[in-house]
Amino acid sequence: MTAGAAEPAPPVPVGGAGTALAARTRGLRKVYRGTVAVDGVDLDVPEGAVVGMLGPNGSGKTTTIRMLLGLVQPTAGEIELLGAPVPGAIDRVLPHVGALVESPGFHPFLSGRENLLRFAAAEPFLTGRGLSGRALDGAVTAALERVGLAGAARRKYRAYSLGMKQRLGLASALLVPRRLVVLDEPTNGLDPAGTQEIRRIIAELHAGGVTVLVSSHLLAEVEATCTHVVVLNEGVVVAQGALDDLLESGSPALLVSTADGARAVDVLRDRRIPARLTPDGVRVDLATTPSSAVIEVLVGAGVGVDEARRERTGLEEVFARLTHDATAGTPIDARADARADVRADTTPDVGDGASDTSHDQAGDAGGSTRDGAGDRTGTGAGR
Ligand SMILES: Nc1ncnc2c1ncn2[C@@H]1O[C@H](COP(=O)(O)OP(=O)(O)OP(=O)(O)O)[C@@H](O)[C@H]1O
Repeated sequence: MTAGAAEPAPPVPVGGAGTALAARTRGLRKVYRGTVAVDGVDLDVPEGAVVGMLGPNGSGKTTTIRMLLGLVQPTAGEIELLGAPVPGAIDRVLPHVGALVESPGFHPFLSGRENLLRFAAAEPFLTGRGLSGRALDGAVTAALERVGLAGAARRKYRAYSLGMKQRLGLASALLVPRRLVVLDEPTNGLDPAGTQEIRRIIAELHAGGVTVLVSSHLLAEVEATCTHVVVLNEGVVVAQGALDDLLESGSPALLVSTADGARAVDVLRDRRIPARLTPDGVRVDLATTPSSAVIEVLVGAGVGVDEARRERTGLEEVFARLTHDATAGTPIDARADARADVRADTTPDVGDGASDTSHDQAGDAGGSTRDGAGDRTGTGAGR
């Protein structure tokens, strides 16, 4: 597999220099005939970040992603992609956005290569430069190699496994250089090697300055690949921000390295600060005392402190806390007010459902195949 196209990134289409967010939503809401799928989502996807979108089944990840891409019409709210309003400027923005989403797009009786050639022929980045058929073929070959599908390129799409379909969708998303790549559960149907490849491709995109928004159920993958996370629960953002901040916010404990651990514990306990000796150092409970006060107490008592750092919690634990009890803890970018209102509004919005575009309805049909054929495709001008 190759490292991918070495083409320069396309020019900034919209929004101009200094746009700090590759995607931004405010008050984004979607109601499907009485079901509140997404409720007041304020999403910030920083440029150049790899943002993992997490949430239990039915928490609104796919609906949010589909609204970002202009595939589902929001009931309310604002969306900006690459600094431009969506859906208003969607035609200008989409060529710079690669996406892997559920949507029927590939022809079952054409091969993977032929399908990709159809997509390539509709990419303004390729056709706008007057590239020859041979050059289009080269772009397709590179994309197929990049996702590990070169060996099966001439097989009919209908004979592809779910994982191969997934790879072809990814190839179409990466046919040309993108500024933003949106991947909805890209490891769905992939074996462990395929999952590793997705990890590598995301790392490559990140190294190239591309912003990536990826939804996933695989917390270990998100922890390994993402710089930022957004956690959805019942259609509401319950945490959003840098991954490191989220992991540190998950545990109200300080780990203190000191040569005199036993004495440190005694000093802290004398001050009614819960502390215990562990193999990693002295673990101090910060539930009632800020870390600065802990250090002050220790230093004041003459205990030498070599290092003090917030204990990190695994993403799995943080995720469970945020999504099982959405009112517990203090998530970064806390939205306790919004969480309290989750599902409070069960009244369908005026025009709900009926206001959806035909594209939306097509997407809904695609959604029903989630566990079936798994037809997915990349976006770009080829849609
Ligand atoms: N086309 C639709 N018509 C009616 N309800 C829908 C439609 N699409 C999604 N929903 C509902 O909206 C809610 C959010 O669904 P969504 O698919 O966005 O969640 P998700 O977080 O992507 O779930 P999963 O992890 O299972 O993929 C769910 O209650 C779902 O049943």
